Amino acid sequence: MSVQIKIINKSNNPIPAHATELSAGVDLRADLSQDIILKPLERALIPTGLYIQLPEGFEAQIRPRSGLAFKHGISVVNSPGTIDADYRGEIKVILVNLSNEDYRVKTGERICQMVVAKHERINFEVVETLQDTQRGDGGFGHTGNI
Ligand SMILES: O=c1ccn([C@H]2C[C@H](O)[C@@H](COP(=O)(O)OP(=O)(O)OP(=O)(O)O)O2)c(=O)[nH]1
Repeated sequence: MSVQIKIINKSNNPIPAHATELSAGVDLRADLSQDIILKPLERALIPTGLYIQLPEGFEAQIRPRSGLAFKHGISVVNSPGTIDADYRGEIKVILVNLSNEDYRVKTGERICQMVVAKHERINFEVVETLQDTQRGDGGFGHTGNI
């Protein structure tokens, strides 16, 4: 699908693109005028320089990159962040450092991935009872650990 994108870029980052033929997401890059140091457990709102216009019925999800998470403990606080189809502001990413060492976020670095997904719009219909199921209200581990 085609998505309109506006780029206001301090760092000359390329247009996001799928890395392989079947990648679900596109990596987004930090658009910074100077590097940011994230101390252990510190978080920061990182600009991307990207503005998108999604079609009605679609959202974009901001998710961590597994390599950064595994190697450096860098994650996205509100994962998956939601970009609404009516949002016209800059896409920003709330990164957190979950490691015990400082992490330097460099401009142009790939900090997260963005996946575009369809969603429904809900009208709640208020009822007195819900249909019975085998699970009922069992959850939170009620089927055991194994
Ligand atoms: O990781 C994120 C999450 C959200 N947004 C932008 C796009 C989204 O459409 C808007 C609002 O996001 P959300 O609904 O999560 O924020 P909120 O805290 O509920 O704020 P609001 O009251 O403005 O909706 O902020 C981002 O740029 N990055």
